[in-house]
Amino acid sequence: MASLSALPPPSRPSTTPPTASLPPLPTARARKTMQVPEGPRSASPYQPSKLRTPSSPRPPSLSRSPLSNSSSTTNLTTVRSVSNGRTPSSPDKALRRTISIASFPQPPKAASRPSTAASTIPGVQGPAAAGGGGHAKLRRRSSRLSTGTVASGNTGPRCVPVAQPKLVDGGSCSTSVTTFEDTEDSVGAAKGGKTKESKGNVIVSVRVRPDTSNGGETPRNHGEWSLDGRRSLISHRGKDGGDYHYDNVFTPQENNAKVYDAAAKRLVRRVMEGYHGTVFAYGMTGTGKTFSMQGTATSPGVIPLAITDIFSFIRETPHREFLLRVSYLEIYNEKIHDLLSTSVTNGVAAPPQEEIKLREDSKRGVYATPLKEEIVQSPTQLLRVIARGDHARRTSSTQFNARSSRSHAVVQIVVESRERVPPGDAQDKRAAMPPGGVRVSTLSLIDLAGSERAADDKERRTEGAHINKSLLTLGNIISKLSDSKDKQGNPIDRDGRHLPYRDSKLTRLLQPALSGNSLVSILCTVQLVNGINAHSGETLNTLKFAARAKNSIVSHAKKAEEAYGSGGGDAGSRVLLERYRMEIQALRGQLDSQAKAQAEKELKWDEQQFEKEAQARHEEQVLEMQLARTALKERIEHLNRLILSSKSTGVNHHGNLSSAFGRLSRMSSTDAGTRSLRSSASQSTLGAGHSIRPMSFMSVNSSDPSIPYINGSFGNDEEDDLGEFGDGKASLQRQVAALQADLGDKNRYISTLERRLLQARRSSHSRMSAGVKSNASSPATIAEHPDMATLLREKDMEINELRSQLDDKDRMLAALRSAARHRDVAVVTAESSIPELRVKLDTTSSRRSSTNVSPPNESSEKNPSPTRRVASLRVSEKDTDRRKSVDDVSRMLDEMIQSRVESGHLERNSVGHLKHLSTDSRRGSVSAEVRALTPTPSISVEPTPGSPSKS
Ligand SMILES: Nc1ncnc2c1ncn2[C@@H]1O[C@H](COP(=O)(O)OP(=O)(O)OP(=O)(O)O)[C@@H](O)[C@H]1O
Repeated sequence: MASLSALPPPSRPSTTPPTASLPPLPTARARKTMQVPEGPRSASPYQPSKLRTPSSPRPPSLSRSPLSNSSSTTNLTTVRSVSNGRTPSSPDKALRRTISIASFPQPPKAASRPSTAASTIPGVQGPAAAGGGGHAKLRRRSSRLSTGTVASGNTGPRCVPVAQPKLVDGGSCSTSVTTFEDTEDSVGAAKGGKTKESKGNVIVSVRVRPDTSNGGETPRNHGEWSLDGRRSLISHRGKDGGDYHYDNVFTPQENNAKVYDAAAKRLVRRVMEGYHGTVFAYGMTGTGKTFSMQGTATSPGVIPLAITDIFSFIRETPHREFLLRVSYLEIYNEKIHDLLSTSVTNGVAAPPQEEIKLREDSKRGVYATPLKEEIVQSPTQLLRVIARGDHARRTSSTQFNARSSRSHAVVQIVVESRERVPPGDAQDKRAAMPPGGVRVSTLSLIDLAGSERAADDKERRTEGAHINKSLLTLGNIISKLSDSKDKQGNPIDRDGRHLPYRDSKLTRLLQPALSGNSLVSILCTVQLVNGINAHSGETLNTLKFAARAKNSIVSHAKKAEEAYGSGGGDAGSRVLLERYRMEIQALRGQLDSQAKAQAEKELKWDEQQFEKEAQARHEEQVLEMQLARTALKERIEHLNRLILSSKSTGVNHHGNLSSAFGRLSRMSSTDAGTRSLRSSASQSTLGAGHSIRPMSFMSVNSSDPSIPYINGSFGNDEEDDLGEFGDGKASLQRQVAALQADLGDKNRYISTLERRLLQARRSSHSRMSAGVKSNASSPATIAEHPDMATLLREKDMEINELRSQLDDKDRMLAALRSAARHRDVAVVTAESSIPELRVKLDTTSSRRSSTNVSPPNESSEKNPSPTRRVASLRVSEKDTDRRKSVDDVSRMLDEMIQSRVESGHLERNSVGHLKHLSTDSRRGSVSAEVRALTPTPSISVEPTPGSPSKS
């Protein structure tokens, strides 16, 4: 294999097909422009003066001659204009008419071929030649002559057949005859007076490239060569001279569009209809094969024009759907390389990853594998893919071509098509399956490497040897081709031998085309140079090859069968259109089921969300109920406690009052009439909606028989409550304990309320966020929930009130403690002064008994005994202590109330009652409480003798 690094970089423009935008379909005007560099037609010696211009009307006599190619091209030129949308009226119709099968360059009728004798005279364009009658005779004759010659396989000078028709079955004429199985066309052809055989499946054309040796000017004559493009005739007057007739002979003045129209256009169309087709360029190096196949940016060749037509056909065929895939390979030194898989860096192709092998199966025939195939959807995309392959193709400088193709390059475009379901017919588009199967056809566009003489360079020599060998094999096979097949259906030569397709990769790959399964168009390129030189021999060889191909290749091309399902038909599982359709169906099904599943999921999710919300609401409600229950329980407990507290502190089990203010009560109860008693300022504050009210405010009527009043005390328990010293210390302690318990209750209740508030806030927050999530445009706010807002406000107020009550309690507690302390001090002081008092009393009594003796009763009445006096003194001392204690408490309470009044919490009205500044109805109870606490005239405290009474 050649060293790739040694290959020169691309230098010629023709090797780079247009990749930018799709070349527009050539029009008549455009073609004229493109012909300018090729010189005027009239200037050519090979252009007979009577050749009509493309615009001139064609003589009817010429309409069926081989020269009808040019008229066909003219028509096609018009078609391109139409397809470009320049003809407003029924373009489709016009297009279909003009590019119908009749417009395809027809092979010369056997009867219309000019006589060899006439055409061998160079430059002579006699009536016989023009008329075609003589030509027909020649063809017949030649065919007869050629039969033995071709069979001999001799490619030497003796084998100089003109384009001979081949005799088949009893002498009927068969050139590269057509056996199209196209009834439409057959009918059309019959109408046009053409026989079925007149339609060629094999087109052989020869293109003469301009001679650039004399400064680019086309010489007026080619010496021993004469050229008649109109009659598709090349004549050589040399030793091995003769006339060579082909389906088309393109003069140097004819451009690529003309070549395409005449040699390939119809074939491409037939491929789109379902036939296999092969176009290949054959010729000596540097004669214009690549130029013809690829063209240039200004003059696109067969490949880009075919691509244009492929997509035009797709556009014009709305009742079918198409899928195109393309592959590009080269045969270099008898090895196959995938040009689409080869990456090129800095002009150097990377070494091939995997060797491509040729395989054969009954359905696909011969094919290369593994070969990359790219699916293309537009002409531009297809051109780009091919340009990429061109870039990877091996080229090198040779003696005759600065950038010679050193490999055979094969572009394969696989066309899959099937009937499209009319949109209206399908009830359910997804379920609708097109009526027919998929038809798969292949268009092979082959640019062969040029045959050449031995080169000096070793590498070129190796390449040349491979190239020449494969071309020789191709020539041999073509020369041996016959219509015969063995029992297995394999083609055999006329001697019954198998054809040596396997002798080269090229012939193996071309086997389906050469053995009659494909439409074939062979474009042979030559360069006519004056004088006997190397070119002449090569040119003659090329012309002979073309002549043999014309005579030998018999095509029975049939429309490819339609494949049904992914496993049947021609390409079997390779039918992508079918596979894709099935895949699309499967994916649609998946999509549907997924959409369903998604919808179900969403529904479930919604339900779950709803359930969750309901659950949350339920939990909230349960919590609220629990809180309410707790609050109620606490209230009940509290009430119970208060009742117990009243029993223990104010009322004994006999119903007597005792407790914290028992002392006060006792002192009050010493007076007749109704006395107001103040117990602890316990209040029931349970529940948000519960009004604060004094719970332990009682009026105790001392005359109530149910309250036994004995010796100024409340019942027997009183003494117990008064403690060890009967001084009320224990009672105060119990009061303190009760207040502390009350305080604890309150604290618990506050914490419960706070907890509840917190939960309420949390739940409202979560509801808000849920509202925001579900409806971002109108987020829920607390303001939108007046109940919640009101509840929150109430809770806040309640908490504030409870706090203020707590403050009050604290103060009361402090006052009571302080009172207890004072009382203790007073008791201690009183007790310490009693012995002195006793001494005093004793002294006085002894003094009295010695100086003044009175009658016993009276004296005992008027002057009680010292013991009695001491006893009464003790009682009065006790009373004094108690009064002092009560005074202390009253004083403390006064101070407390005063401080609250000063701090603005309370207001004293005209009658001396106090009330909270708040007008809230619930504060009324507080006001009442305060009133109860205030030493007003309603609370009559027995003034201590000698001390000012409190008001
Ligand atoms: N009909 C033509 N009109 C103008 N220039 C042409 C024509 N044919 C060929 N040429 C020019 O001749 C040169 C060689 O042509 P090309 O490379 O196509 O030859 P080839 O047959 O492909 O050679 P090889 O077999 O070595 O690859 C190119 O520069 C090309 O532009």
